[in-house]
Amino acid sequence: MRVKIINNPSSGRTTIQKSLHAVVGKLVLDGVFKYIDTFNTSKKFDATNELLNINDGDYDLIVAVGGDGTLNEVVNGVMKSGINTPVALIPAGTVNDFGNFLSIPTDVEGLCSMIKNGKIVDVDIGKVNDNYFANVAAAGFLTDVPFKASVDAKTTFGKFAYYAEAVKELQKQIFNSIPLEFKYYDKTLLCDTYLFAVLNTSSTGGFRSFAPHAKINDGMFDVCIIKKSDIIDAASIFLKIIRGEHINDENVVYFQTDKLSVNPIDCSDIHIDIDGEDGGLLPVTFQMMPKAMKFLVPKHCKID
Ligand SMILES: Nc1ncnc2c1ncn2[C@@H]1O[C@H](COP(=O)(O)OP(=O)(O)OP(=O)(O)O)[C@@H](O)[C@H]1O
Repeated sequence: MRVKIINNPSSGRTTIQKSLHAVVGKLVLDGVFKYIDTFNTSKKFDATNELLNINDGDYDLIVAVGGDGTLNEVVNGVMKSGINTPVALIPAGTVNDFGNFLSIPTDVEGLCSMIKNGKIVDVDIGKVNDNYFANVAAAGFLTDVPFKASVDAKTTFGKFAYYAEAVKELQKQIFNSIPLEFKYYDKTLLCDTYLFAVLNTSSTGGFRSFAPHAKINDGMFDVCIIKKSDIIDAASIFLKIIRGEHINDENVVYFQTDKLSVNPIDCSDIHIDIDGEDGGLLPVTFQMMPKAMKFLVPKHCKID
């Protein structure tokens, strides 16, 4: 197997990166990896730019080592270069929503077994304006925490860096809502919005049931809008999110669509978070790209 490894040496607490040589060494000794080309990222967009130079047939597998942000860059590289090469994710990030959703192991044995005996599945990829995402795009209450927490803080404190940033932002954002227009098919919704998320998997920010009906290969986004409500109702919604019960709440709108546009009404400078990174400002247009990429996942992963 000819392999391109894209490694973000700074993602997460850098623990998995330290075992990367063990994974690669074992796969070389087992005769699985015959040719390896490793690229270490040093800044934003490095992973995407590196993949823009490769063609179909250059490699049998792209291995992405990093968190959701690194995966996002790899997804953009693959989609923009138009290649069909499968991607294996080694989840080395702080939260790893996408890796958790695909049941990707984080230990040496599990990763070697996935690469040797795993299966390749076709997964949907979201398009947002001219870029792509694997997992989630979101805006509103605390959705900027992932990209406000510094790389150094995440490396040192892991998930606690996010909690610390969330506590800092909480007081500033607690009563903030954004008037937004959501358009899909022939429907228009006007919502005073605490937050909205457009998901390809069920998981965001470590909440595994944020979009409990999401499937990664159904050609649909799951959209969850949390509307402005009084503080007691809002707190109860956030508690329900932990159990995936928020979608039946009267202040939550939940639907599936393959196209969506989100426009701010009388407000500006609303940033959107895309796979944990700053994705620029609203307005945005979403388009689902059904089964647009191939991923290598463990045999036991419940996706076919
Ligand atoms: N060598 C590097 N040093 C610092 N930042 C880097 C480096 N290489 C890439 N980056 C940037 O790191 C960010 C992505 O980090 P990534 O998402 O992989 O890890 P994380 O933020 O710890 O994990 P998660 O997204 O799961 O919370 C991107 O903005 C990327 O461009």
